[in-house]
Order: sequence, then C-alpha cells, then structure tokens
Amino acid sequence: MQADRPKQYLPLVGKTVIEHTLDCFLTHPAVTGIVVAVSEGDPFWAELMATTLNQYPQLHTAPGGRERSDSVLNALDYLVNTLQVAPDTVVLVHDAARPCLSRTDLDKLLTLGANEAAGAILAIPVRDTMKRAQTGTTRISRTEDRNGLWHALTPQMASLGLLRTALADALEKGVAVTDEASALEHAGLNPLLVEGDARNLKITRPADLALATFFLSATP
Ligand SMILES: Nc1ccn([C@@H]2O[C@H](COP(=O)(O)OP(=O)(O)OP(=O)(O)O)[C@@H](O)[C@H]2O)c(=O)n1
Ligand SMILES: C[C@](O)(CO)[C@H](O)COP(=O)(O)O
Repeated sequence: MQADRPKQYLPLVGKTVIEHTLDCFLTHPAVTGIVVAVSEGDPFWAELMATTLNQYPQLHTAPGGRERSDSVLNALDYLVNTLQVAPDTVVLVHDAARPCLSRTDLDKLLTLGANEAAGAILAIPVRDTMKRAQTGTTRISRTEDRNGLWHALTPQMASLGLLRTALADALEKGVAVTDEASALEHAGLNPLLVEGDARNLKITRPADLALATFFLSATP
C-alpha cells in the first residue's frame, strides 16, 4: 500500500479502514462478540481501543500471528480458553482489509449457512477468461476452464470447535491455508459457496482504497 502505517489503520471516509470493517459486526444483533487479532504492542489499535472503540464491551483482542492462519487460530483459542465459548457456537472469520461488507451479504451468509455442518463462505464466480502462465513467466501457457471457479471472500463461517480442530491440524501438518475453507477442505469437508457482492473487496493496492471510498460514500 506504500503507506506509513498498516493498511487497516489508513483513513477511509471519516474513520479508519478497520472501524468500517468492524461496523457491520458491531451493529449486528446476532454477533455477540468480536475478537480482533493484532500484533503485540500495536499502537494504532491501542489508540482506537482507548478512544472510538472503547464503548464496545463485546470487542476483544487476541495476539496476532505470523501468517493470517496463525492469527485466526489465536483468536479461536482466545474464544475457547479465555471467553469459554462453547464449541458448537458459530464463528465468522473476516479480513480487517475488507471494509465494504454489506449487512445484506452478512445476513445472506448467516441464513444460507445456518444449517451447513461443513461451513459456508461468501464468494463470487469468476467472470473473466482465465489464463495460466508458463511457470515463472508472463507468457500464456493455456486458457483454464472458468466454469465452477469462484473467488473466495470473507466472512467465512463454521462452528468454533470444527474450525479450530481443522485449522490446528492443517497448520501442524504444514498445509497452506490462506482461508478458513482451506482448513475445512483439508479435513475432508465441502463448505457452501454463497454468492456475495464484488464490492466486498480486499484492500491490497492504493487503487482499492479509492474504490472502497467510492462504495462507502455511495452507500448510506
Ligand atoms: N499475520 C496476519 C496477516 C493477515 N491477517 C488478516 O488477514 C487479512 C487478509 O490478509 P491480507 O490483507 O491479504 O494480508 P497481507 O499479508 O497484508 O497481504 P497483502 O499483500 O494482500 O496486503 C488481513 O486483512 C488481516 O485481517 C492476520 O490476521 N494476520
Ligand atoms: C481470506 C482471503 O481474503 C480470501 O480471499 C484471502 O485468502 C487472504 O489471503 P492472503 O494470502 O492473506 O491475501
């Protein structure tokens, strides 16, 4: 992001990226608690927790990890060990860098995923023609069949006990898990794909911040 601070603390339409991300969950009646995984001694998070976020008792902090999957496991451990949350409780894992999640998409996931023992995730079908590059080059090797290909988004939803066991097992075996569904897949499960809105983008490049500004300004 070429920025002077981690991207989740960059300003976006009147507050920080992470405050927008949290909004959707802080205001949802079905969300009884939120655990945010942050690096130890993160001064930006400490400042938010001491000011704008200090009015939310349902907000908790767990230690961040080296990779995304380590942070997620730490947050799940915190739910079990510190908050004593029951294993059959439904959890949603969401990227701090996705500040444009809509209430409509969150409700759709909660509704369609409610009876899914294998979990459910927001995703969008691939629309463009997909090219496979020759290894290590920018030259096309072939065109891939896009039928049945989806972009994985977040939130990703599963029961706490199931996800924690699957994630811990995958990490122990050195399996690359870039999202929660990967861990569930590794456990032999087939989570449900719930079609979401492409506006739920992940802030990765400066242009994404401009898009997020547009989406959040256009949506009341
Ligand atoms: N050690 C890490 C890395 C990432 N994340 C979470 O995973 C989300 C998605 O990761 P991404 O934004 O892709 O992470 P980066 O490593 O910052 O990648 P990028 O190069 O895309 O900016 C982040 O928003 C953050 O919520 C985390 O909790 N712990
Ligand atoms: C979880 C995720 O946002 C789904 O698209 C993505 O996998 C995060 O991966 P990254 O490797 O941390 O960018």
